[in-house]
Amino acid sequence: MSTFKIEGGYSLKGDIEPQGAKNEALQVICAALLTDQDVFIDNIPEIRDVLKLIEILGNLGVKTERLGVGQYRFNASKVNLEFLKSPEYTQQAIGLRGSIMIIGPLLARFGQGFIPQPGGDKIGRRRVDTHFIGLQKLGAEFTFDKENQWYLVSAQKLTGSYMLLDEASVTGTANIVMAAVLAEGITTIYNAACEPYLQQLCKMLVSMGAKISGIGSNLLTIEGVSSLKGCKHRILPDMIEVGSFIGLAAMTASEICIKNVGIEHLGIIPESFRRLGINVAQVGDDLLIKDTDHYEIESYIDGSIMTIADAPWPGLTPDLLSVFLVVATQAKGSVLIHQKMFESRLFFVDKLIDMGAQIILCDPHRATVIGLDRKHSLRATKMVSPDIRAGIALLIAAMSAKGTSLIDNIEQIDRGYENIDGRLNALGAKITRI
Ligand SMILES: CC(=O)N[C@H]1[C@@H](OP(=O)(O)OP(=O)(O)OC[C@H]2O[C@@H](n3ccc(=O)[nH]c3=O)[C@H](O)[C@@H]2O)O[C@H](CO)[C@@H](O)[C@@H]1O
Ligand SMILES: C=C(OP(=O)(O)O)C(=O)O
Repeated sequence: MSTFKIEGGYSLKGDIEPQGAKNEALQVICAALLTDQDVFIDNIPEIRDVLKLIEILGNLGVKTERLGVGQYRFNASKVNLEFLKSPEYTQQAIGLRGSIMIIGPLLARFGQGFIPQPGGDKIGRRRVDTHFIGLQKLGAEFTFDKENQWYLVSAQKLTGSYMLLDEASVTGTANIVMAAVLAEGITTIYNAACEPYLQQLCKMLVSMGAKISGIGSNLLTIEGVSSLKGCKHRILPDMIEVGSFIGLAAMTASEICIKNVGIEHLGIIPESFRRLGINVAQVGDDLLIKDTDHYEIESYIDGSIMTIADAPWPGLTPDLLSVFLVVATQAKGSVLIHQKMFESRLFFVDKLIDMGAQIILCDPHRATVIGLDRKHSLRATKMVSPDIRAGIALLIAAMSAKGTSLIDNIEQIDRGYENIDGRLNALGAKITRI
């Protein structure tokens, strides 16, 4: 277990570029399993979760070649399904959430798929029913091996069908789409998730020869084809990293230019930070965060306290609420942070309270933050990163705090943020990996 030692209280200055999007990378890498031809993917973030997935594909027999920084070639002309039965596979697959998205492609191309209970952040219940109900609608047989916690699907043939998903699951929609592109006939998925991650996956599949309409909406229509060809695909900038950097700039009273953010794919994120009073200026495809000495949270028009809540896209992503929460601690004014999707993602506020932040955890889903308006800094402390996004929020808190803080279990941060210490130190942060 590694630790970050953070000397806080320094403002940062300069330019920073977001990495490629983690959650898109996990989808599009799995899509390489859908063809026996070469798939070239560029702007892959070389972070723990993504590297683990690439390793799983490699062990399945997919030829994976690193052509340059973030550039990979995948060729799944030979896939060794026997690997799925090995203890090594179980060990690797439970290490991350994204591994579940190999199921759809394997089922579509080889008629079977197995996955152990996938891992990922421990941020509440993370059911996978939507995935398997959708695959069953396409004609797959589904078994859950309770004793070993294995999910198994198989099918002689997949047939398109209409389905109304019980929830707009991000990885669930990706899995169903990847199975449906090779099913016979037409599949209609209503209440589909439509995050940029999924839009990108669908665009990539179309470039491979799939027939998908409704991309970007919650109603996808897929006309199955008999095979897919290779393609070249570039991953979008990571919108969660962009949001994390906006929050970091505000909290540390810094002026930062976030370069090449892919503004048209950020949805409501910049505007949500503006509602916290942060000056987020658009300059071409860059975001300039400035005048951060003071920021004041808006109230609703009727004067009542604002709520920042997550919602399926195009609502605000749940993956940024921890950052919104920490940023609010130094704002002027109050805000209710409502994490609707996950019930165990707000417990890290205890640490912020220890550091001097004014927060009331109302229940597992809601926390009220009363901003300090920089009347005093947070106090440095020792903490543990419980999950990837709480981890970055605690890092931001530590960077703004007076004194030296320690964050243990930073592997959680490394799961999603590439060389975060090196990149922030280049802007003037004082973070040491020990
Ligand atoms: C690898 C990956 O891509 N992980 C992301 C993916 O996880 P993942 O695909 O696992 O998350 P899901 O979209 O399936 O669901 C997330 C949570 O929200 C709940 N839910 C979901 C949809 C809905 O309409 N109503 C609802 O309540 C689910 O019950 C679950 O508790 O999407 C999540 C939601 O954006 C993100 O936090 C994760 O970072
Ligand atoms: C929750 C997240 O990741 P995962 O779904 O991989 O656990 C996240 O990226 O914030």
